[in-house]
Amino acid sequence: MTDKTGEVVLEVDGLSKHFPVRRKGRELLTRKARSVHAVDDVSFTLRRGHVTAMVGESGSGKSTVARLLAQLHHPTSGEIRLHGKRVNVRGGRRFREYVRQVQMIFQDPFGSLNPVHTVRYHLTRSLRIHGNANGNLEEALRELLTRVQLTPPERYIDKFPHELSGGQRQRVAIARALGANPEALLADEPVSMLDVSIRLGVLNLLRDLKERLNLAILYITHDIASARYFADDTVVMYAGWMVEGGDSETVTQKPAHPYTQLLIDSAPDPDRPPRADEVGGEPPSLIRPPQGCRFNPRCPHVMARCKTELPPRLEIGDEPGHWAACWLYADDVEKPAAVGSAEVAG
Ligand SMILES: Nc1ncnc2c1ncn2[C@@H]1O[C@H](COP(=O)(O)OP(=O)(O)OP(=O)(O)O)[C@@H](O)[C@H]1O
Repeated sequence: MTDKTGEVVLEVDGLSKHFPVRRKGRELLTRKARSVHAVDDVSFTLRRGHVTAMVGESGSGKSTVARLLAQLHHPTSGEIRLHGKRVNVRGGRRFREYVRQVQMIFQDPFGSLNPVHTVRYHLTRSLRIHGNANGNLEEALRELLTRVQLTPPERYIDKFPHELSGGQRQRVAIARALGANPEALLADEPVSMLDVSIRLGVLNLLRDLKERLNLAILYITHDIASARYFADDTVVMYAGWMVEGGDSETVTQKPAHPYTQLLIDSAPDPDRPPRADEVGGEPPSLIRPPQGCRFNPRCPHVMARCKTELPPRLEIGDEPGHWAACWLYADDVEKPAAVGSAEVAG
């Protein structure tokens, strides 16, 4: 790794995205416009040589964050800075540089590769679009395939997507992203559509690329166990909000926010008995999200304040950088026993 490891590549600051809801029936007669609060006030950083996992259940806003970072959506508010510089003009030089440096890998490698084109076409196009095909093209193509461990390259270069397995297709999608010579990868559930037996291989490849190319990686997943294995830092999303963050070992082994505890408890583990304060219920409507903490209708530790005031990020215990947006960690609150014993076995 170079000495730039740890350098901030992307800063996300107070990012929100609200999608307008189409009015129907009687709503057409009113002026009131409603919207889905998909992402609200999300802030985090991506650093060189680091994987940051964003964990949360379906609908918590993870993909919307990735799409905002990939410039596929325009934010409602907040900003994204690449090396400290904001991108505000679409199509300008700075925007083109941003979309080269920040590459996205989608969940479905079948959908993201064009079935009528070969691996050669996909990779050549990426190299050309991003101005990286100036030297020996054949050599550059071989190098890309070797980087994603599709070797020998000549076995794969002229194949069509349907001639490859799911794992091989995802490796081609990763090679295509690398063709841009990026600094950051946004990996949105990159292994969830792959066979369980090959998931680890693809995650190990991403980790290897992080180390060899000093990439900043955002790893989006609903599987908190994989975050512990694969990511340096983890942030947890609930109903469009970030509720907890810190280094992955701490967040997964000593979860502080009641929602993170729920996520860990609901991951299948036959050896672990159910907790006494097991949480039920469903995520809230994002059109009319609950006041105060969005988790309050499901929280076993809910207090009056949680229903009216939004909790700020509060530091937890001795682990530097570990925080939870939860009133339980305010100085003036006596902690319930279940929160104090949040440490997870294993
Ligand atoms: N283009 C859109 N228009 C309207 N609502 C949207 C749009 N995209 C996402 N949403 C809504 O925003 C919320 C967050 O969706 P998002 O896909 O970001 O969640 P997610 O955590 O990635 O879920 P999943 O894991 O199922 O993809 C959901 O309620 C979703 O229905």
